[in-house]
Amino acid sequence: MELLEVKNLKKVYNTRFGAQQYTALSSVSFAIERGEYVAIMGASGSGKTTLLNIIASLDKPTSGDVLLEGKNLRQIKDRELSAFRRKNLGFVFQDFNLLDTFSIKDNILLPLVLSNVPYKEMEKRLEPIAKSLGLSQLLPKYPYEVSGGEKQRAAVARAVITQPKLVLADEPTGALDSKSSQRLLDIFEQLHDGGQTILMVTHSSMAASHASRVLFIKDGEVFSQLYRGEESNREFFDKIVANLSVLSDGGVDIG
Ligand SMILES: Nc1ncnc2c1ncn2[C@@H]1O[C@H](COP(=O)(O)OP(=O)(O)OP(=O)(O)O)[C@@H](O)[C@H]1O
Repeated sequence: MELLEVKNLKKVYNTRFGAQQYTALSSVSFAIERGEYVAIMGASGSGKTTLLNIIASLDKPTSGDVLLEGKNLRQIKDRELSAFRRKNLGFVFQDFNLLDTFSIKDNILLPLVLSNVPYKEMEKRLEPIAKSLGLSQLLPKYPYEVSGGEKQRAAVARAVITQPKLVLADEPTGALDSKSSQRLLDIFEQLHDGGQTILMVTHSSMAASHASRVLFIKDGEVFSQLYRGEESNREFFDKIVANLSVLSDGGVDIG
């Protein structure tokens, strides 16, 4: 069974006062296997964040279904949704979403605190994660005392400390300089090598070239997809760039 199945997702937004409707997703279908690292690309406004929010159960589709390990998100009661998210999903956002009044350590531990995990177990999980993400020395600091790259690494630690089935990342390198972006992508690759399933929305061909598959969204649908196969990051990057130019040419391959 696939880890994630997205079936005929449609999302129509009603603008204020319901005067107009806007179809952000018309019919999106795809599946993700356990252990895959998938990037989603598409022009600004093509519905990538809408899609991620629905998969994250932060928003509801107009029609269509999302299944995680065969469980349809529609079956989950509203009051159980946040516990479901905490148990199954890890989130990494462009703007880090750390709490300013919490230390880096407390930010990372927060999802475990909310799930009533015993303190000893929290400490046990924190140590190897902090070490592998280069955060050990930064744990007592506060978000305003660390760099953007360090904040994002803390956000990754917070996302994976619950051992989620799926990590969802929305433009995780969007606010980072090139060196910090590279380090973050290396970390995602390490997580992927360790078996973590990752779904990442990105505008960056460089970021997408680290994934094992790239889905291209256009006009509210999956327009095409590329598998890495045996290609190097560089070869895959060139293919992604070529595919993006086909996408922006209106889908007509004139080559
Ligand atoms: N709450 C909303 N109400 C009405 N329209 C919305 C709402 N949220 C998003 N949209 C519209 O839906 C479309 C898709 O938005 P979405 O944020 O999913 O795109 P995106 O591909 O993530 O864009 P970007 O790459 O710029 O972040 C856009 O045209 C946007 O204006």
